[in-house]
Amino acid sequence: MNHTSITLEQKQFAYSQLTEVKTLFANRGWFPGTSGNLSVRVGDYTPQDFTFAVTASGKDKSVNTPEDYLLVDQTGKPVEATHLKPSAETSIHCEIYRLTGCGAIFHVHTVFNSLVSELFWERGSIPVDGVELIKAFNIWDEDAQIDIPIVPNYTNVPTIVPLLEGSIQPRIPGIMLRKHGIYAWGANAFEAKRHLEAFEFLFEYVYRWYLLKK
Ligand SMILES: CSC[C@@H](O)[C@@H](O)C(=O)COP(=O)(O)O
Ligand SMILES: [Zn+2]
Repeated sequence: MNHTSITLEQKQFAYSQLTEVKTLFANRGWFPGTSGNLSVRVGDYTPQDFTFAVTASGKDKSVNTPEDYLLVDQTGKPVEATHLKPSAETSIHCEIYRLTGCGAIFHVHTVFNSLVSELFWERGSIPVDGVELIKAFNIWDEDAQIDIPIVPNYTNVPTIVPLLEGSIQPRIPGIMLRKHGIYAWGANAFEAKRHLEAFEFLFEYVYRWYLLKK
C-alpha cells in the first residue's frame, strides 16, 4: 500500500478511538506497570498490505499525551518519520491482522486472565460452559461450550508469533499468552472492546467457579 494514502482525518480518528478505550481501560486498572497495548487498523486491507495505529512502547497508559501512538505497516515498521518506538508486541498485532483481517486488537494483563491461563495451561485452553456472555462472541448455541486457546509466553516476542496461526480458533476472537495477558480483537474498536470485556468477565467467572466447586 502507498501509506501516504492514509489521510490526516483517518489517522486522527484512529488515535481518538485508541484514546477513548485507553482511558476507559486505564480507569479499570487494566494497564498495570505500563503493560498492555492497543491498535486499530487504518485504510485499505489485504493480508499482505495494511496499516495500523498502535500504542508506543513503554508509555504510562493511564495518561494521555501527544506521543501515545504511531502508524506502522504490516511488518510493524513506522510509516512516518518518528522517534517513537512501536509496542514491543507489535509483531503479534501484525500476525493477528494478517490471519483474521480484523479491525482492532486490544491487549491487557489482568490478574484473572493470568491466573486462568496457568490453571488450564496443561489443557491448552480455558473452558467456559454455558455462560450467557459467550453470546458477546456471536455464539448463540444453547449452553455453548467454548475453549479459549493458550499459547506459551516467551520474552523473545518473535518466538510467539508463529504459534498464533495454529492456535487461533475461527469463532473465538482472542488468545491467551500464558501468565501474560489476553489479545482480543474485532471488526472494529467497538467489537474488540465488547470481546475483551466478555473475556475478562468469563475469566473471573471461571476462576471463581473453580474455587467454589472445590
Ligand atoms: C512492562 S510489562 C509488559 C510488557 O512486557 C508487555 O507485555 C506489554 O504488554 C507492554 O509492552 P509495550 O511495549 O509497552 O506495548
Ligand atoms: Zn503484554
